[in-house]
Amino acid sequence: MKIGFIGTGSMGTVLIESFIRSGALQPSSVIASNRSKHKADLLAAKYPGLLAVDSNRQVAATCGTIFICVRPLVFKQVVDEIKPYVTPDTTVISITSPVLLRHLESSLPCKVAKVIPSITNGVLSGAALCIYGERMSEEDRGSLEWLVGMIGKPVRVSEQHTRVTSDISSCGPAFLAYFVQKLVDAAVHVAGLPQEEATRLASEMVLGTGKLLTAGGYTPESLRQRVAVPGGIIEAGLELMERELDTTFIRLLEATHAKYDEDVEKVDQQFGSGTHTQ
Ligand SMILES: NC(=O)C1=CN([C@@H]2O[C@H](COP(=O)(O)OP(=O)(O)OC[C@H]3O[C@@H](n4cnc5c(N)ncnc54)[C@H](OP(=O)(O)O)[C@@H]3O)[C@@H](O)[C@H]2O)C=CC1
Ligand SMILES: O=C(O)[C@@H]1CCC=N1
Repeated sequence: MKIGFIGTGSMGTVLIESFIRSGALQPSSVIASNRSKHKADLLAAKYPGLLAVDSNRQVAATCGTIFICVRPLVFKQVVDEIKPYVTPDTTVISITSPVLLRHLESSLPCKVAKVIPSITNGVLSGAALCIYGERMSEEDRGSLEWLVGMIGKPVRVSEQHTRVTSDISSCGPAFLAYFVQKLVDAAVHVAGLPQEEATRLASEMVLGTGKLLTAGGYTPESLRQRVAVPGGIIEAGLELMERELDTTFIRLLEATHAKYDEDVEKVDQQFGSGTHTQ
């Protein structure tokens, strides 16, 4: 069965390349379209057998499973384009959270799901959030999770929790990278450590900490307690973070939720669905 990708920007490309690199898909199973076709052509040149086509309609007419990898406000246009070409057996997958299942189910006569990937899937790691529409049978869900499981950990979430789970798994890499960048800048500023050395150390630290929190049997709290000796240096640093950052993360998630609400409202208007309820 052919798998289609509409939109080969940053995430569409990560998905295609990861599926191919992991062995989940042969290039000859992949058909891709992109508004500026040269991006899809680049993938076709890099992966002989992969077919770059001129229109989204061609993807829809040929593929049983279609990942739509465009920005939220472009979905309506893409959905209208592909609608005449999908059948009840087709599965259409959105990779963006503000396009709700009900937008897709009310507009397309096929199975729909959302898979919210993460840049970490580019190194076959991290979670991929799976949210299913009612037309997806348990078998359909299992097949999709097999595919997604080749590039990350499929995690089923309710649509109601899509935003907050995506804040952690998809936005989290950017937030953590910001923390690393600030730590590196401080090391350069306070002690004159070469930036490259500080970056290498900080990156190894993040990798090791991730392992401790997954395979290493630690929770964030137990890890913190394990390394922060009472009255010691780490505790002095943690006390400052507690004072300075206490409400920062709540405000961070409030900011992402506010932007999400704005996007859902715009998508609602495009799909003519009235006020959103998620
Ligand atoms: N960035 C991330 O880490 C994550 C992103 N997402 C979601 O992925 C989606 C895409 O994000 P991202 O890849 O970063 O964005 P990009 O802007 O990099 O990619 C979007 C792509 O869609 C193409 N496009 C636009 N309109 C159409 C159209 N009508 N038909 C076909 N292709 C079209 C664009 O083409 P053109 O080259 O002409 O601009 C572009 O290549 C977003 O909805 C985002 O929410 C989900 C999880 C993580
Ligand atoms: O749609 C989403 O939730 C993702 C997370 C980061 C950007 N878009």
